[in-house]
Amino acid sequence: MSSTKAVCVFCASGPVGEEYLALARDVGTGIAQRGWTLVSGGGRVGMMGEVTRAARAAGGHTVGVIPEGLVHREVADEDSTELVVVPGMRERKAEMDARSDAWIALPGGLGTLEELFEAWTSRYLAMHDKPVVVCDPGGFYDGLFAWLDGLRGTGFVGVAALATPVRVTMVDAALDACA
Ligand SMILES: CC(C)=CCNc1ncnc2c1ncn2[C@@H]1O[C@H](COP(=O)(O)O)[C@@H](O)[C@H]1O
Repeated sequence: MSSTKAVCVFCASGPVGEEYLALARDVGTGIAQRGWTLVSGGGRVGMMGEVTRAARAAGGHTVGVIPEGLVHREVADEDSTELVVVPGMRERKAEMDARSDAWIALPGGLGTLEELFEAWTSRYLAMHDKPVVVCDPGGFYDGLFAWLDGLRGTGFVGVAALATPVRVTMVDAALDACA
C-alpha cells in the first residue's frame, strides 16, 4: 500500500446523469478499498453524496467539510465519519487542503472547476507538490483542455502549467496517480 492517506474529491453537487453518479461511486469505493480516507465537501447531494456513501459502504473513513451556510442547501452528510462545519468557503477550502494528500477532480460545475483551478495553480506555483488528478472517462473536460492547449505559445499559460494535472480515464489510474 502506498503512503497516501487522504484523497480529496471534487465533483458535481447537482442532479447529474447516472453515468456520473456511477463514476463517483467507483471512486469512493476505490479510495476505501485502498484503505484511504475520503475528504469531500460534506454534502449528500449529487456526485458528492454518491462518492461519500460508496466510500463508507466499502468501509472507508469519510471527512466532510461544509460551510454552515450550506448545511441545508447541500444537505450536510450527518453520517460522515467526521463532519466539519466551518464558517465559510475560505475555511472549507483550507480545511480540505490541510486534510488531503492528493486531489481528484471528477466532472462537475463551477464549484468543481473553482476547486480544481486552485489546486492546479497552487501546484504550478510550487506552493505544494500534491498530485492533482482529473479523472474523466467520458471526455467531459475535453473542450476545456482543448481551449487551454490552444493558449500554448501565446504567453498566457506555460507548458509546465498545462502539463500539471494528471489526466486519466480510468478510476484505478486516478488512484494510482494519488499514490
Ligand atoms: C469565497 C471563496 C473562497 C469561494 C470559493 N468557491 C468555492 N470554494 C469551495 N467550494 C466551492 C466553491 N464554490 C462552490 N464550491 C462547492 O463545490 C462543490 C461542487 O460544486 P458544483 O456542483 O461543481 O458547482 C459544491 O459543494 C459547492 O459548494
